[in-house]
Amino acid sequence: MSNTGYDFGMVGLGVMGRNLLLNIADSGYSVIGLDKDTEKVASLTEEADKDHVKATTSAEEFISSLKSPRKIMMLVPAGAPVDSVIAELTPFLSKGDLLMDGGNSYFPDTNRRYDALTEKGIHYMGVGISGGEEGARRGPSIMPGGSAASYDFIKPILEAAAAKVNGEPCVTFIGHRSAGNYVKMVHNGIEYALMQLISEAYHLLKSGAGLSDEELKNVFTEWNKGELNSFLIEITSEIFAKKDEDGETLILNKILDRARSKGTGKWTSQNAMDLQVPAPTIDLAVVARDISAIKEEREAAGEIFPAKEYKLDASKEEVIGKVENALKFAFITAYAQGFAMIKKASDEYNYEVKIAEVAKIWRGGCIIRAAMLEDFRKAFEADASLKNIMVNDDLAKKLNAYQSDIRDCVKMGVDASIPMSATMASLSYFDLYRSGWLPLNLIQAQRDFFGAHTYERIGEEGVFHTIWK
Ligand SMILES: NC(=O)C1=CN([C@@H]2O[C@H](COP(=O)(O)OP(=O)(O)OC[C@H]3O[C@@H](n4cnc5c(N)ncnc54)[C@H](OP(=O)(O)O)[C@@H]3O)[C@@H](O)[C@H]2O)C=CC1
Ligand SMILES: O=C(CO)[C@H](O)[C@H](O)COP(=O)(O)O
Repeated sequence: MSNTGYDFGMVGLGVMGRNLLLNIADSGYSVIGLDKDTEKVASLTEEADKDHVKATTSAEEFISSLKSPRKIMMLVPAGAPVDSVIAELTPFLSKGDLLMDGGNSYFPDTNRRYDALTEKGIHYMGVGISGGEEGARRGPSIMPGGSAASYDFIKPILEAAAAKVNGEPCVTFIGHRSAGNYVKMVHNGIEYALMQLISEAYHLLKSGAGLSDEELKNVFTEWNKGELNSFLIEITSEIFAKKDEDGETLILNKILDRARSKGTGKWTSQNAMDLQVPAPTIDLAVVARDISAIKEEREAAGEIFPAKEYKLDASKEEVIGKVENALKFAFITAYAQGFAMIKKASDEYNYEVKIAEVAKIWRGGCIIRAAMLEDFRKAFEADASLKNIMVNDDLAKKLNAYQSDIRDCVKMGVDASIPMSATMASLSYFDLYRSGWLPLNLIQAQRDFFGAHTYERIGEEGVFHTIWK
């Protein structure tokens, strides 16, 4: 075992890898990066302090330059590139080395890789990282999963690199095997939901209430000073101020309304269905991106079904106040869906996630950081068995206070032909969840009618079947 060499190695020197490596180097660790791209290698070598930051295109040099046991992270695109890096490095790795995947890998892939490498005596971790380029450089939220022993081995480096809230690092051991990638996937599902909710608020304010770009900027800036304080509201206010090179047109108004995605939102929705945990706001956020992609079809349909002219029967100030409360309500429901998924997944997949810790490390560094995460942390801290944050006393008071405004916003959207799909889904989720009685007795009767699927009766033991005709 050698004590000389670099403390930490990064494979993939793109947006995330390069910045996280420099962040780790800032804390005094010696680091080495590996990338196939000679330009990326040259640019890192140029920028960094040569004494303790190095980059190479040679896997052999990379491996032999690291202190043993080695600590390596991959930040390459999810999917085949991760398997390819693992295949390339594994022959050179020794028992006790740690290999981490910091990308947005699909959690079943992480389980497969974890099992294969654990069998070889190599520690493997799926480490969710959020914060984008700036977060990676200055302090992201980090969600490591794998084994507690592996985490202890890398903890000082991850704690040094992570964002800090009240002096506490936004990193914790999330849970076993693929727990880190799972929680990051749900983080992204919530990210999709919040972004879609904000976009719908923008649509209602712009097309319904007629707010100018300047007014939109001011509204979002004000919102960010209150309960909605969050990274996504903050960047939205900045987007409403960013002019193109001509100094006149907002860049936003030049961007095509066709949203792309890399898959984490879809995986969240798919897994929610698998676990039978309702996540309709996330589902509708995915649906909205998918529908946005078929722009030509939308334009053709718009000719057949033109939106009717409609003037909202409320002042701008009134609409702004209602939309703000609708967003607060819908944000809570979006996080509620994500947390409910993590709780169920933790049981189902034996992750042993400490849910209050997840809320805690999402308070800083990540894309979904928001002031209200402290409320969620407190709710789970007070009661780790809490099934849904919506029924926590303090959050229930807020939902009760805002529910008439979200209903009004949905009505305004319906009247003005403005699609408020994720907002509606949030309200429906709430209404379904708070309904002690739902009309699904009728579905049971129909199932039994056409398929003899049987049904249960109120206050009676057993299952029943009726000859309906
Ligand atoms: N960008 C973001 O905001 C965030 C991204 N992520 C996740 O982090 C991961 C990395 O993303 P990001 O940094 O944006 O991606 P980039 O495409 O910017 O960087 C990936 C880098 O990996 C390199 N690479 C690919 N295959 C190999 C290989 N076999 N060996 C060595 N290097 C390789 C690429 O080189 P080359 O270009 O030459 O192929 C590139 O430099 C992804 O899983 C992403 O989803 C997570 C959080 C935020
Ligand atoms: O992980 C992230 C932030 O936390 C990425 O920015 C995310 O990959 C963006 O996803 P998509 O491209 O699907 O919108």
